[in-house]
Amino acid sequence: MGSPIHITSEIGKLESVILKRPGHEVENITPDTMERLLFDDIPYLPIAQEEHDFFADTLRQNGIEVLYLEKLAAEAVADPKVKDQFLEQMISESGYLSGPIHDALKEYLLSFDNQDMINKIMAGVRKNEVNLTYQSLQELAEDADYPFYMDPMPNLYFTRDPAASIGDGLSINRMTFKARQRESMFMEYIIKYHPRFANKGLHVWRSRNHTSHIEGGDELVLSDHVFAIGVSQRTTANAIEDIAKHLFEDHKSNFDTVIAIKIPHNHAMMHLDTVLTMIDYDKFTVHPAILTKGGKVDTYTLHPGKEDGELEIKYNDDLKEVLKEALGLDDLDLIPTGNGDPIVAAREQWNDGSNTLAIAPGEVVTYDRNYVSNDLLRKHGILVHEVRSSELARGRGGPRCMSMPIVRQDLKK
Ligand SMILES: NC(=O)NCCC[C@H](N)C(=O)O
Repeated sequence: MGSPIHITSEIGKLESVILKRPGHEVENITPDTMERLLFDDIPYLPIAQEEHDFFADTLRQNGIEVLYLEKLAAEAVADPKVKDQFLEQMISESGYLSGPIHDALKEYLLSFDNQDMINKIMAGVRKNEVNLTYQSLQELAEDADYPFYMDPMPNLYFTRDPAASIGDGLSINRMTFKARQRESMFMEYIIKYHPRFANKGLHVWRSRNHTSHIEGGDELVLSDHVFAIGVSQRTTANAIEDIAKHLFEDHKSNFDTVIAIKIPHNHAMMHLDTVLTMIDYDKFTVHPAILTKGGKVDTYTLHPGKEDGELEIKYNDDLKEVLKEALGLDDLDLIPTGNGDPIVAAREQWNDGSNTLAIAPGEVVTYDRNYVSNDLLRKHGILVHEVRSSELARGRGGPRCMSMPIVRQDLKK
C-alpha cells in the first residue's frame, strides 16, 4: 500500500476523496446568522443531501473511493484518551476553557456514541439541550438571547478548505473566519489518530497552529513540483511564504516552485479555485473578471533562495506565460467561464462555474446549472459529468470545494 495521501497533480486519475454529507448543521443556519456563517441562503436539507448523494454516486461510478469526514472523525477518536483530548480542545475552541458550561457540554457530548457525538458537534449544540448546574456571568450578561452554546459548522461539506493534500502530505489550515476555524481540528485528529493515516510518514507542511491564514480552495497542486496558491480573502501572503519555505526545506518534498496568484478579495471569489481550475494537461478554466482588460493578473513565482530559508521571488503579470513556463508547455488553453459574456460569466461564476473537479485529465465534475460554461468545456474537448446543484450552490462552493482528494494516480511523463 502506498502513502495514504498522494497528490502530485490537479488532474491525475482520482482514486480516493474525502466528502462530508450535509447534515443538521445546515438546518441550524438562520437569517440572523447566515452572513456570519458564510451562507447566502438556507439550503433545504433533504434536497441538499439528495444532491450530495448524487455527487458521491457520480464519483463512485467513476471508480473513486468516497470516504466521509464525519465517519473518519468518529473512528479517529475511538481511543477514550484521544476522545477526551479532542473534546477538551473542541469545547475550549468553542469558547469554554473551563467552568460550568464547559463541564455541562462535556457531560452532554459524552452521553452520545462516538458517531453521534461527532455529528452533534458538527450540527451545533443549542442551549436548551444542556443542563447547567448554575449559570455563569458570561451566560447571563453577555449572551442571554443567543440560542447556541456551540455554533453549527455548516461549511463542513466544503471539505476542500480546512486541509489540502500536497504530495505525500498536507496542510492543515488555520482558516480566516471564526465560522470555519474549528473545522480543521477534525483533520488534525484524523491524520494523527486514524489507523489509515497515523504513523504513515505523512508530512504536515503547515499545521493549524498559526495566526496567519490559509485555505484549501486557494491551494492547487499543478504538477509534482509546482504548487499554485491564491493571495486572496482567505490566504495571506505571509502564510504563503511560510508554506513555501516548508515545502522547499530539506528536500522532503519534490516542490521547487510556488506560484502566488493575486485575486480580488471578495465573497464571490473567496478562493483561487472559484476563479481558476486546472482540467487537463494544458487546459484551465478562468473567470475573466480576475484579468485586467489586457488579460493580466499579478503573479509571484517563488523558488528556494541561495541561503537556507530564503525565497527568490519573481513578478510577472502574464498568467498564461507563467503557467506555460512552470508546466513546460508550448501552449495553454485558458477557457473563460460563461464564454466571456459579462452577464453569463458573472452569473455562472457566482454559482461556481469555474469550480470544476478534475477526476482524470480532460474529465471533470461540474454543477448542471452552469450550462454555458459546461457546453464550452465540451467544445474544448473536455468530458463533463454534471451534478445537481439547486441547494448545494447556496453555500457558494462547487464540486472542487466539496471534495478533498487524497490519492490521485501520477501523470505519465
Ligand atoms: N473552495 C471553495 O471555494 N470553497 C467554498 C467555501 C464556501 C463557504 N461558504 C465559505 O465561504 O467558506
